[in-house]
Amino acid sequence: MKAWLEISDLQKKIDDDFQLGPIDLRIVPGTITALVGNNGSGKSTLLKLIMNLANPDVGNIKVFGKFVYGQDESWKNQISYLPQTRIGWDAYSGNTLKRLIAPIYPNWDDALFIQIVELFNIPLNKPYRKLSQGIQQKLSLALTIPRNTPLLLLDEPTSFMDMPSKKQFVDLVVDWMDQDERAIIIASHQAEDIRKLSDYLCVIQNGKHVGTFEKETLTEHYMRYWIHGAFPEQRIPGEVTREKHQLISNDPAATENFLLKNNVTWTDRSKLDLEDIVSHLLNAGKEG
Ligand SMILES: Nc1ncnc2c1ncn2[C@@H]1O[C@H](COP(=O)(O)OP(=O)(O)OP(=O)(O)O)[C@@H](O)[C@H]1O
Repeated sequence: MKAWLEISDLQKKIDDDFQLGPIDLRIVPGTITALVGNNGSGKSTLLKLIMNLANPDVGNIKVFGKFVYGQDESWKNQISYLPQTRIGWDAYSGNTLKRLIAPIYPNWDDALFIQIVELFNIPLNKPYRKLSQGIQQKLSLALTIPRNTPLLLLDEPTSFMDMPSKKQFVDLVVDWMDQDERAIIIASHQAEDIRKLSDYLCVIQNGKHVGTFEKETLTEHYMRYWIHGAFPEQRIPGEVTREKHQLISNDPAATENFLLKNNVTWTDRSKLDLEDIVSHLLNAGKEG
């Protein structure tokens, strides 16, 4: 399938102590990709590079077939970006911001804007700076999602929201994805966003791209075993970690085959939560 966004060999050094990439990533229609990583791993930097708000040292980014740093900036009509902080919005009310933003986007959906405002009970007459951080995020979403661009980049959109609002956000995004051919990249630390929304996880550890994984494949492949008796001394195929009587494997078929051959039994086994899987991937990224 043709990719809407193609990132190849992307690298960016910041100061002397941070190196992002190399990153290769393809975003195809109909998918949600979660950028997952530790604080300072480079998720926001990657989104800024896609938006041509920072320059890479090496590598290429193409949005709808166009290099983002080229003369032709028409790709910007096809992509909406919700940054972590809004610069220049402080003095303006939601009403004013909407009047400024809506005309720029030919597919602006005013009914959706009103729906989000009512859903989150957002006051539209107060200056942005006077809103709480959670309400600022809600207004920012209300001014971003209705742009109805095919590609949507969200940088930590719900970090300050209360629990019920986070759930409403998930439903909102699911509905929005259902309505047309669209794709989202979302940088998030929220387990719920990642578990419920993502099709793919692009995992970054301190700037290093650990890998991009299909969520379903990850949840199918990680298994925890409670081993009966002693562990064999050698590494078990698929072994990720071992601790007391627990073994975590990312290749259950190979693990079970080995255990059976070596007369090692297990009393129980269970799939891992996505949060635990991400922790293991990030730990592996640290060591690798
Ligand atoms: N404006 C800036 N000036 C200098 N260094 C920066 C700037 N923005 C980011 N960095 C550095 O770039 C690296 C990656 O930061 P980035 O904000 O992309 O990480 P992140 O994964 O989005 O983090 P978080 O999860 O905490 O939001 C960090 O080492 C950070 O210190």
